[in-house]
Amino acid sequence: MDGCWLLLLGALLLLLPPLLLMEAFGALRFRLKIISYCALCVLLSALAVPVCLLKSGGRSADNMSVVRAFGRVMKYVYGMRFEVKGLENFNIEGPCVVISNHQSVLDMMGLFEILPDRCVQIAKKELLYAGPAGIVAYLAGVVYINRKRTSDAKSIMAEVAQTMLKENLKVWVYPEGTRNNNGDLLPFKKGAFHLAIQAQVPIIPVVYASYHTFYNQSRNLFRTGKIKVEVLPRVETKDLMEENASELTEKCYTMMRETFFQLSNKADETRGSVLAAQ
Ligand SMILES: CCCCC/C=C\C/C=C\CCCCCCCC(=O)SCCNC(=O)CCNC(=O)[C@H](O)C(C)(C)COP(=O)(O)OP(=O)(O)OC[C@H]1O[C@@H](n2cnc3c(N)ncnc32)[C@H](O)[C@@H]1OP(=O)(O)O
Ligand SMILES: CCCCCCCC/C=C\CCCCCCCC(=O)OC[C@@H](O)COP(=O)(O)O
Repeated sequence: MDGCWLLLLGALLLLLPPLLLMEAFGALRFRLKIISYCALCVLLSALAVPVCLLKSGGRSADNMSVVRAFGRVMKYVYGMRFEVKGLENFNIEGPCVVISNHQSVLDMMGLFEILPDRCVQIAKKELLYAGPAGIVAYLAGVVYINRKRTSDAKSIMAEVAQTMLKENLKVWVYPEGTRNNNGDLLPFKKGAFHLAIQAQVPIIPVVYASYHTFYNQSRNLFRTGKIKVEVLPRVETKDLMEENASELTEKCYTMMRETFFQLSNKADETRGSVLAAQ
């Protein structure tokens, strides 16, 4: 019997190094893929910078169509396919605030897949220093905010409310305020909703299904995959006032969260349901 245990222990000890190697290899492969993705973003940005400068001579929301064209290359390299519903909801005259969930750096592919014309994003100021990617985003009209200084962010957003009306812009905000790949939406920050109320423009919610079947940082998973996207009907803000911002935030959050669970084939866990089979 002792011999059997010794054999088993020996086998386990023999198996352990290859298993650890496979795990380490998986982590390494995942990291290399993310690094290559960021490097491709930087390379495409470097190529797009001179095109933007030739097109508009400087910073202009018209350059976003150049960034979108270059950015669409990425989905072919990483084998991402999109199934989009409700694209007609973008067909509105004049400015609006687009809000969407934010899962990872891969969102750039989903953004460029459906980005309407003259639509600029609100981004954290740190991205300005991401080399050519920061420069090209600046040239395309991306608005940088300091998330750590609420009062500065608020005054920049107030300026954006004026500019979007003057220059007929759509503004894309990630109301979760950070990347989140936990299979749910984070509570929404209120900036996007104040912005829409201040400018008295509609909100267009966009929901991307969970990436969990093909992308998961904690499992070192980054494969090809299909992403379901839904552009929801506009939410009007006409006649709403600053004191309605929380209510509006809640309304959009509930609507987007329900759509997120539907698109991801998941049940709402807060209602005590279980994950539906994929
Ligand atoms: C060529 C190939 C290219 C390849 C790729 C290369 C380049 C890419 C090029 C282009 C694409 C760029 C894409 C960039 C994506 C970037 C994604 C991000 O960076 S996400 C992170 C940054 N974005 C955000 O944070 C937006 C969401 N956050 C908010 O809206 C926040 O509200 C805030 C304005 C930042 C403030 O933050 P805070 O934590 O303080 O938020 P609260 O919501 O809790 O608000 C506190 C308090 O203030 C009131 N409030 C908020 N905003 C306003 C306002 N505008 N006016 C008045 N009052 C406001 C709010 O109501 C709260 O008060 P109360 O609790 O009393 O209600
Ligand atoms: C010449 C110097 C070159 C420096 C190169 C730096 C490396 C650049 C790395 C990546 C460039 C690609 C940037 C693509 C834009 C990604 C948008 C994004 O997903 O940002 C995350 C942000 O929303 C939220 O950040 P947090 O989740 O709060 O954290």
